[in-house]
Amino acid sequence: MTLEPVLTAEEMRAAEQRAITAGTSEWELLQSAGKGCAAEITAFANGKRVTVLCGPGNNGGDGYVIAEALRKKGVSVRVVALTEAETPTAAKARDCYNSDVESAHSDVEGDILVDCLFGTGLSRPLDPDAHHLLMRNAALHQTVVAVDLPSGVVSNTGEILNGELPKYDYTFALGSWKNAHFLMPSSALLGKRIRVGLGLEFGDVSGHLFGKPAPTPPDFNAHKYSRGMVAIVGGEMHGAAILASEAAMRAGAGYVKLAGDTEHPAVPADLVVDPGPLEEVLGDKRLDAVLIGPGLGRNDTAKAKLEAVFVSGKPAVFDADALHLITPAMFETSERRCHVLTPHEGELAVLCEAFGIDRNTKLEKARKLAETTGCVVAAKGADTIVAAPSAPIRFFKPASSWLSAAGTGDVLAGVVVSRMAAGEPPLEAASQAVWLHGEAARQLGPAFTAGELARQMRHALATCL
Ligand SMILES: NC(=O)C1=CN([C@@H]2O[C@H](COP(=O)(O)OP(=O)(O)OC[C@H]3O[C@@H](n4cnc5c(N)ncnc54)[C@H](OP(=O)(O)O)[C@@H]3O)[C@@H](O)[C@H]2O)[C@@H](O)CC1
Ligand SMILES: [K+]
Repeated sequence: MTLEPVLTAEEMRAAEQRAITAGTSEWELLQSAGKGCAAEITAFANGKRVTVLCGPGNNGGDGYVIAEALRKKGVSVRVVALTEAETPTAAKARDCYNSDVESAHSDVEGDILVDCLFGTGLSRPLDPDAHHLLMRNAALHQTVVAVDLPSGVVSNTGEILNGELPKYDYTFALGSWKNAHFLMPSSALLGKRIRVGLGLEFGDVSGHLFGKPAPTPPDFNAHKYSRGMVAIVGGEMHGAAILASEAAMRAGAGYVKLAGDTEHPAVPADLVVDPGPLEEVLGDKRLDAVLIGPGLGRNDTAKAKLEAVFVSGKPAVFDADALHLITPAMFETSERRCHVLTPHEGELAVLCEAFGIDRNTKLEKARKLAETTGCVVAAKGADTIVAAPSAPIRFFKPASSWLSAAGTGDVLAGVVVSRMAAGEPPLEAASQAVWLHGEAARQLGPAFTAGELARQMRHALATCL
């Protein structure tokens, strides 16, 4: 499993400061950043005309270094400056650019636009002149590149301050990934994400990009119980729990049991259905983890089943309807365990309301909910994140937009509980499940069903073994 740092703007500045204290100058960092970007641009700039838009800070400074490096390689470059360079390092880079700098009044036609107006130092929306400059010139170029971040995006939250921004073809993250590289709405703008390393040390950070997991295959002498036993609690609507079971059977657990009295024709022969009392199913000492929520319903029977899961003390995944029924009191009366909650945006809002959490962003809501409940929170969406108490937030590369289909959430919940039963701690189980879900979707291509996604899970798992 690989974890790459994902930083806030403050953490990035602190890392830069540590490097400066240790003897690397800001000028050297700017040179590495600019030359690193220029090397990436050179790969697709052959014979093309490049326009670099430079702002007043060090993001603009990167722009002058990029322009000079490209110019030296014989690439046709024009530089348009929004204003004078205002930091000493940007001003030095401006002085080292051995060609003309045009004023922001000129529209420039070209092939590749490099946006170096603002990066992590953006402190307010672009003023109308800067915004028009960016939008107009983006429309006049075929390829648009963001250096560090699209200008107008808030580094820590992914918020877009100006409503409309161009769609970028490439974004070069300088030194490290920032939150906005993986959070919506900015994540949808970025095009291909490329990290340009600057040799910085990061230490403890507030976020990680979760890469391909490395789950272990079953032991040589494994049996169905040692591989992990799952119970999936059925409810009013059978399809959702069956889908979750189909996914759980293909994500590592050795034994998946559907607890309920379903005789649905879609129940496969290899899924065990146990119509007995739920307390008995949950009381089985061999049972490793429980999923409740998909198709559960929200009536009194559903509430009683949810209470039974809490009372059982088994590690659990709470999804869908269960997230509407959970109350703080359930956590207080049951054994304190690290469970997993898998809310989408609406369910996250319901949980925050139930637990008295007042936060503005998805990231802060998920983090606070994890702290308050002691649970791992997989906050689903186009920018799924996983939060756990006292742990860095886990970010993920964006998954296929074809995942926006009914039932895919049930599949994810099934994979989480399967990974938990297979022995993964809740944070790892949730992170692996998000990754596997994205990989299965990638393999399937367009317009798959949730059932196909569930059945693809073993192929996604195979890529990690
Ligand atoms: N950290 C690192 O390790 C490295 C960082 N590097 C690069 O430096 C970038 C960060 O540089 P930075 O801090 O100078 O900020 P940047 O984004 O250029 O802008 C700040 C300036 O813009 C101004 N300003 C802000 N918003 C505005 C607005 N809407 N409209 C108008 N003005 C506005 C703001 O003024 P103020 O808010 O103070 O009024 C200030 O003058 C980073 O993204 C990366 O590209 C690499 O080169 C090397 C390694
Ligand atoms: K930029």
